[in-house]
Amino acid sequence: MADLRAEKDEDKTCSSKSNIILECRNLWKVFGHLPKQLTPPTEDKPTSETIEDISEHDAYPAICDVSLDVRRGEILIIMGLSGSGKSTMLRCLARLLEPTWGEVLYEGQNILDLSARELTNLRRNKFGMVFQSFGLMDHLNARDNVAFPLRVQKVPKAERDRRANALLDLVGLEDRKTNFPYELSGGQQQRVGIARSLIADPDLWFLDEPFSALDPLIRRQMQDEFLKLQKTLGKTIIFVTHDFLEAARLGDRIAIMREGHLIQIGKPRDIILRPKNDYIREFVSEVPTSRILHVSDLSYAASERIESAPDIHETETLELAIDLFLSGHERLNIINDESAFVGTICRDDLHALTGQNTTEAEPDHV
Ligand SMILES: Nc1ncnc2c1ncn2[C@@H]1O[C@H](COP(=O)(O)OP(=O)(O)OP(=O)(O)O)[C@@H](O)[C@H]1O
Repeated sequence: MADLRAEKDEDKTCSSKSNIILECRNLWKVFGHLPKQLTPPTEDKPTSETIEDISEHDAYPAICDVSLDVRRGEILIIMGLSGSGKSTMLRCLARLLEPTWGEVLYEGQNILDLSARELTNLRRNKFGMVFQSFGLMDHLNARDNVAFPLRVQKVPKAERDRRANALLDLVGLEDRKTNFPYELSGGQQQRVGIARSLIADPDLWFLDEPFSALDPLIRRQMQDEFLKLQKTLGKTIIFVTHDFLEAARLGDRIAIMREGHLIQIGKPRDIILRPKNDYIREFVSEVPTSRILHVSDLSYAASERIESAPDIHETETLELAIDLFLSGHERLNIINDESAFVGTICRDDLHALTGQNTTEAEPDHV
């Protein structure tokens, strides 16, 4: 009988020092009035005590002692419920907000030590940012909006137009280059914002709920395009969302926050298979696991290949396996990258795991 692989799928992504582009250590952001005598936790004073001390004053700890690293080339998702501290975290990592305590290291250097000028240079040359509100300039057309960061850098017009045109092509706005923001749909405006954030060829791309203002269909299209774009450009991305399905579709790893604390960080499937506590279990309980888990997430007894059964690749989602069962197959042969047979699954196995009915055909639409 198939079962979820308990110990499988340990995070194999290399997390050696050289592979880390950004890291934060013991990061805090306290809003409000924080008396000077209040200090960060020490060995003698735990985090919980510090939070109690802060709460006694007219102050609010939005980020509490968070440490994490971001690996070169990955999409790291920060998620959590409304008010959990996602945007504050992202802004502290880009130093758009000044953290209260802790360190933020970009390529090993603490960016909290940088002067205003050094910080501006870093943001201009290494960081790209996209926020929920598109933030376009109404009096500039799409091309000039995209080219604007280069204008600030005094790049000659021909060069900046060439680069803006190329990016507008990349985000699928080749025929909208001279349109003004009010002539563009929400999705198109967001693409202009995305193109603009890429014009300086950033190393690190910060995105705060970039698709949340879009309706579900456009949002899905934008996610697909975003993944294609990421494949082409290979950027390191920190992406905020409160939608787990979006996080699981886009993210290599997900960091889940609650009330300013980082509760769990890991691959989407790890979080579903091994939630760290009841909060995370509850958090992912509504997630359609069959769309996220793969056939390889099942452990199956080695058995004989069944000639009459169809093959399914181990990297396919369980959703496809369910479709095959719904179309009448009793068993499926699992194959690997070399097309070698590795085991079989039957419909009862999946039913037990996902709770989805795999025996009845779906009713026809009327
Ligand atoms: N400038 C501020 N002053 C005081 N409190 C703030 C400030 N900005 C944010 N907060 C508080 O910090 C907490 C975290 O806010 P944040 O915007 O980071 O949450 P979020 O997870 O991004 O929420 P959402 O999904 O609703 O955007 C919230 O309780 C918020 O009220």
